Amino acid sequence: MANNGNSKLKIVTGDAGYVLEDVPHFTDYIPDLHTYPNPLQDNPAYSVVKQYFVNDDDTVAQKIVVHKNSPRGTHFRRAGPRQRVYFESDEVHACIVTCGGLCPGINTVIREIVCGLYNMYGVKRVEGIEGGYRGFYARNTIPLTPKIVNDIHKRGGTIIGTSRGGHDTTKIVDSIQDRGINQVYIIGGDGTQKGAAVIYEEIRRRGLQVAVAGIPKTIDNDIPVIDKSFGFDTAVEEAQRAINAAHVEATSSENGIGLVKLMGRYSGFIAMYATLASRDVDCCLIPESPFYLEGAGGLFEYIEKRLKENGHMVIVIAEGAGQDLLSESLQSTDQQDASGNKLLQDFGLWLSRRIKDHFSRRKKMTINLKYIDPTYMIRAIPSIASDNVYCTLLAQSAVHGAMAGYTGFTVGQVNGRHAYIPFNRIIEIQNRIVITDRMWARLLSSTNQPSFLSAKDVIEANKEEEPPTQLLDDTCTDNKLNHKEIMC
Ligand SMILES: Nc1ncnc2c1ncn2[C@@H]1O[C@H](COP(=O)(O)OP(=O)(O)OP(=O)(O)O)[C@@H](O)[C@H]1O
Ligand SMILES: O=P(O)(O)OC[C@H]1O[C@](O)(CO)[C@@H](O)[C@@H]1O
Ligand SMILES: [Mg+2]
Repeated sequence: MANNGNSKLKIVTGDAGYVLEDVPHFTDYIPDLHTYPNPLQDNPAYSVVKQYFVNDDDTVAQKIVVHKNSPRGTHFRRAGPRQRVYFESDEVHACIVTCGGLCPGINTVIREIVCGLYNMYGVKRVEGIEGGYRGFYARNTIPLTPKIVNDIHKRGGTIIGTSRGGHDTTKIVDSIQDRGINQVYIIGGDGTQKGAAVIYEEIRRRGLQVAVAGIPKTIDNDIPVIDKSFGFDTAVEEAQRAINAAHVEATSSENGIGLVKLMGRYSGFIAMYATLASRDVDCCLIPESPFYLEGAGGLFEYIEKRLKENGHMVIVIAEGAGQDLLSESLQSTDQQDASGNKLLQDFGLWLSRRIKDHFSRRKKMTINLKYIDPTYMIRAIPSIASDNVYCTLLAQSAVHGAMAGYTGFTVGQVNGRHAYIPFNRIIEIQNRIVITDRMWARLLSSTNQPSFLSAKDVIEANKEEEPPTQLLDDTCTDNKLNHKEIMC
């Protein structure tokens, strides 16, 4: 096997087209480090079965649908406990920071990092950085113990606070160095993981034995490579309540239309899955699939048809849908949040007005439209049971990785197995729905909505897209498509 020696990309190649996109390790830049037996070897829960420890050569395949002659393809290092670790328990000083928007399950991840460090590795010094990245240099830290975090998984939000903006790499790494912190757990979305990547680079430049581990958090499910993000199932579940309400309202009045806006800035996964789960939805609009309102094959024509057939309809939109239509008719504001993310205009409100205007004023048709915007309600709640288990595994994987000397990685589930993924793979693109994937076809056939696109448009719309990760089980797109950088 050959290592390409690049400090940013650690690519190892093997037989039959095997590629390991590896993560950095302390030994890449610090010579002669001591190692210690993993304390789990003396832990009754782990010590009896040797296989609980991950073999150093274990890797996880990114692509599992293969043909007889397919190359073995890209792999990631398998997550889990190693026989030897690079820290003595009493010398570990860990910190946890949460950045970006809320997501169900953040508190569970915090809890399980703290409990994992204490219970599996005997680590006693864990601190929370208050209020996101800027907390490293502008706020006090919060001591975290198993007792303090015991019940936090039952609450939404993050007990240590979060924020956007305020990423000052030098100040953050100075603070890490000054406080003697040697394990940094960073929970956040694509922006946060970009921030984590530069923190890792600076730590490495200074030659510090400080592990930087990212835990991907994104309600929008817009992080690539991983199967899905924690909290996603919870959000989809909660979205059902809004869709149900919209359906009840719509069916209870003449030509009732229930319009529900769900989160999803650039990726419409929540809207798509909530629609598929509900079966009461007649139309789902997402940022990835362009549509138009007027004329043959447009949304208004479809609404009219549906109202004539059923007397009511439910429309679900992702917040990032239709922004092109909005900017054609409203002045573009170009406002950004503190992290530089474009602030979107309220397409739901705009569409409600346009539908009312079209049917009431122009078509002289009675309609009763109710606009439901449960935006923050789907992300400010505690995670459901399955997400809690997922959060636990992510947190424990991060702890095992840091203790084993890995750094500069994000943990994630890839095809059902937990893996360490290099930051560059996580931050280079956003995960988006590919409308040539069979899952979008399932949605179209479940709602019966028009695709709003010709076959040629579909090919155009997707020719630069990365196939979505395994949330969509059987992608039929070509894995060699170009990556597309989507700027926030
Ligand atoms: N390119 C970048 N380099 C360094 N730091 C960044 C970068 N992009 C974003 N950050 C920092 O990461 C933090 C979170 O970013 P952001 O607000 O975009 O949320 P996010 O992590 O993408 O989560 P969400 O899923 O809510 O969008 C902020 O403190 C921001 O300053
Ligand atoms: O209002 P905030 O907290 O900036 O968050 C809103 C954004 O956060 C997200 O939920 C991503 O975390 C987007 O879907 C949404 O646009
Ligand atoms: Mg983001």
